[in-house]
Amino acid sequence: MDTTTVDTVRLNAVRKVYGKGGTSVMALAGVTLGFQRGSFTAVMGPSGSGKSTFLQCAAGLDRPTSGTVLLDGEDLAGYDETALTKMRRERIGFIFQAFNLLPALTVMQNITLPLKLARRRPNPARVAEVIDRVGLSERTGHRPAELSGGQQQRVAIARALVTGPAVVFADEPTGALDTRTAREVLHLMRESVRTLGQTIVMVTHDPVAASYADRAVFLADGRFVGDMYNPTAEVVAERMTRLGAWAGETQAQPATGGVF
Ligand SMILES: Nc1ncnc2c1ncn2[C@@H]1O[C@H](COP(=O)(O)OP(=O)(O)OP(=O)(O)O)[C@@H](O)[C@H]1O
Repeated sequence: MDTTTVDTVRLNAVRKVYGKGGTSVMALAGVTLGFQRGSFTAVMGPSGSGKSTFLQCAAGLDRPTSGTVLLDGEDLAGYDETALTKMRRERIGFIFQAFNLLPALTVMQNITLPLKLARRRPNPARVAEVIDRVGLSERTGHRPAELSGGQQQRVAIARALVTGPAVVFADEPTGALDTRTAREVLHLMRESVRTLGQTIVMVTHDPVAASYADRAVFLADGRFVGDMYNPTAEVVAERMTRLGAWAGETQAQPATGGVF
């Protein structure tokens, strides 16, 4: 298949209903969205709009109630659980808010773990390049507890990139970091898109984080309600405000005046 013309990730009319009967919740109400190779997309929306559910379905961690999810043009519905696990290990990278590193393993062992799980022999040059790219060459023997939060997230980024995945899904990757460290992490993600052609889909609440992406897509009540290219923090914040994202919140208002 000619993958240059196919979205790396595509959702067609994806619905996800949790539960049954009167207590059921429609978390996604028919989302159709595509993500091109080498693009960096921020997925945004108010709390409860379906962002996490979207990510779970797009990454093959959960199955839609109806609709299709395609990775490089291949329908994930055709995969059984074993094939899905294999697909995630080999073709998807994950970055989480809480880093999710294994505390007993060194930086090097954490970074190369996905290769081990996929039974792939690490390519030393590729591993060294990824470690160098995230600025951790001096720290490969350390354990996560000996690193700062920003350094731990950089380990997680290297771990996500090391297999050369089709797509990296990031879930609030800067949620646990201070402003300056968050900026460094976002810059690193941006660079991996620019220099490696990595495709990244990032769920975030933060308009400043979204401003590092090429495109912001907005969800509300489980629906795709619009997108914007080359988003700025101000315009994203305004859009989020119109979607009612910060209604009732006292401290989560983004400080868009202090854009990095
Ligand atoms: N496992 C589940 N069982 C039942 N309902 C669920 C489940 N997971 C999510 N939901 C519901 O689905 C809707 C969408 O939730 P989701 O977590 O995807 O939203 P979100 O945009 O990621 O929210 P937040 O920004 O607060 O993390 C919400 O109404 C939520 O309560």
